[in-house]
Amino acid sequence: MTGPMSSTPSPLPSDHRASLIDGKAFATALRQTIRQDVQDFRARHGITPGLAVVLVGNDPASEVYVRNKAIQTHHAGMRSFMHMLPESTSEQELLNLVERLNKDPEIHGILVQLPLPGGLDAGRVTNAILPEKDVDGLGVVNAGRLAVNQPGIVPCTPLGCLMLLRDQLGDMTGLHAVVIGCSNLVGKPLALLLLAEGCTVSIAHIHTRDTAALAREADILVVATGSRELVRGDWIKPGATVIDVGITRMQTPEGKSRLVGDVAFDEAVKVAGRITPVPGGVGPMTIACLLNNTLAAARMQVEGAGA
Ligand SMILES: Nc1nc(=O)c2c([nH]1)NC[C@@H]1CN(c3ccc(C(=O)N[C@@H](CCC(=O)O)C(=O)O)cc3)C=[N+]21
Repeated sequence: MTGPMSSTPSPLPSDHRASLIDGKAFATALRQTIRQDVQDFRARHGITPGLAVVLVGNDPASEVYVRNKAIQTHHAGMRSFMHMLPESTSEQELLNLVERLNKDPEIHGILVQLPLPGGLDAGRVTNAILPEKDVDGLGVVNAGRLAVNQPGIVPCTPLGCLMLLRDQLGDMTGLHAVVIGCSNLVGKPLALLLLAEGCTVSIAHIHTRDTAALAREADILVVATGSRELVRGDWIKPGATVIDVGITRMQTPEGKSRLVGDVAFDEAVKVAGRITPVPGGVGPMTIACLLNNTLAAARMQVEGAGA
């Protein structure tokens, strides 16, 4: 074989530009809907949904995210409870806090910001959260429910990606979706969601032999590796829908900071049919879906299963 595109000329005009999937606008609209639903919920039950966010240590990036989550939680009309713990916190202290939050009737959702400092077992802490308050959907109960198509709490980033794809494509039955990256946080749950949509799903990971060739088969290409600009223009089937989950902060030569994704955007935009930008794509959807999950958790706890 010669180069990937040498034998089949692209069917796209030379000045083709993918349309941008505006996650920021979608998230803003979703947060508006949630805000209204929160008001209705309060009117019916006299209860305000509450979200507890736990941050251990002082990673500056995590502090920004956590503060952002608190602000948006307030904007949506929900209560936010922040717990900032020192780096030196022991696993037992953290588990004790989770236990208190589990029992607190004012708190409907609990999120422990990841990654945790060394020495703290993220799995153990995540699984200590009651499944009905696990708004990240990362505990084994919610992960298992997703795997067997039972209703449960779906992790925020995969849910955000799914909402964008449904909005863009509608029925996805029979489409080939390729997910690059297979973390428990994003890749794996998203592959399960796409499977439930009727997609033929391939998952590429660190041991995959020819990820570029697999990617070129994708009608839907989702990239969640944390490896910046991994996916080049010639990895993309012309007209494909590309969802870029990666987000890496970079310094420009001028000393300014810039966010880049896992997809080489300037190349991809010439080939893809639609693509999420970074920033303004999946990131804002993640926080909106956290609010969505918190309201859903409150409904479930107050109104009962199936709410
Ligand atoms: N338990 C847990 N749950 C998480 O959901 C979780 C976590 N831990 N740890 C860290 C990651 C990261 N994350 C992001 C959320 C929003 C944006 C976001 O809004 N990004 C904006 C840009 C923000 C900026 O300018 O820095 C955008 O893409 O447009 C990004 C990343 C959630 N995370």
